[in-house]
Amino acid sequence: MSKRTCKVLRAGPGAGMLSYRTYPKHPAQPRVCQPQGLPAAVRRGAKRIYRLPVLTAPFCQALLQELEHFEQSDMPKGRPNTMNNYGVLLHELGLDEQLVTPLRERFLQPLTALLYPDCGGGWLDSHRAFVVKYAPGQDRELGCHYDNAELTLNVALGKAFTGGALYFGGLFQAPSALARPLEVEHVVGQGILHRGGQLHGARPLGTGERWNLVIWLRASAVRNRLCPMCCRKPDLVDDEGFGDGFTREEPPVVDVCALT
Ligand SMILES: O=C(O)CCC(=O)C(=O)O
Ligand SMILES: [Fe+2]
Repeated sequence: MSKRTCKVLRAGPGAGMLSYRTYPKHPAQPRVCQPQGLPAAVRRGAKRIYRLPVLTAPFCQALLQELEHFEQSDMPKGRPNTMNNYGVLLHELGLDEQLVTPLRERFLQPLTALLYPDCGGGWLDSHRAFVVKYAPGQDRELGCHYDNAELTLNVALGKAFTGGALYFGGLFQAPSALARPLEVEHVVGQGILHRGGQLHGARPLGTGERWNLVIWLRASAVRNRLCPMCCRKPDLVDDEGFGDGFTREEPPVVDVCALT
């Protein structure tokens, strides 16, 4: 099964680049999310945003060094997404298969299967992973948006900075989705897990530099039915790598016994 991109998201060069939609864009489409199999206290968190330890501080430092080497090199570089101008795509560093896939399969999926069974948490089969960078004279904040992902993990890597907190509203389809947003501070090595359809953004950076690893987690079983960005049945075109995480079942090849 090869990976595919929904045609409506491919309006420009660079497949997978049009992965953001800013709010508001789509008709209301309320959905009820009721995860089962977890203690009631965990289920009650209305916004269903979780903080979890992901990377050690020394690993974050080593990764930052590697990212800076890459940034300073003259290797060809793509933009992490259509809203962030600065950062690195992890597959360009060769870290997708070595780092992100095992992280998704072994560490995240057992958790997301319990926390978000209604959002494909048990069926993650691809991702788009990148690091976003905020610094004086570069990007400083990120507008409110939702992700081209069923679920998103956002891990703070450092460095030293002030400001830049994340804020979260409700699902983008909800009428009052941005009422009373929840502010979440960054802690190096810790990840924030949230639903991709949840409105969020980043407050302006005060001082210093902020680098965060963002993994858009995708479940083809969910998005093949309904594209999370255009909210329609996806109209697919072939793409490279994971594409935008859609798949198309190839018609089965049936062996027949030729008797004639
Ligand atoms: O600035 C951040 O850490 C948030 C990034 C984000 O929301 C995204 O890339 O989808
Ligand atoms: Fe995002």
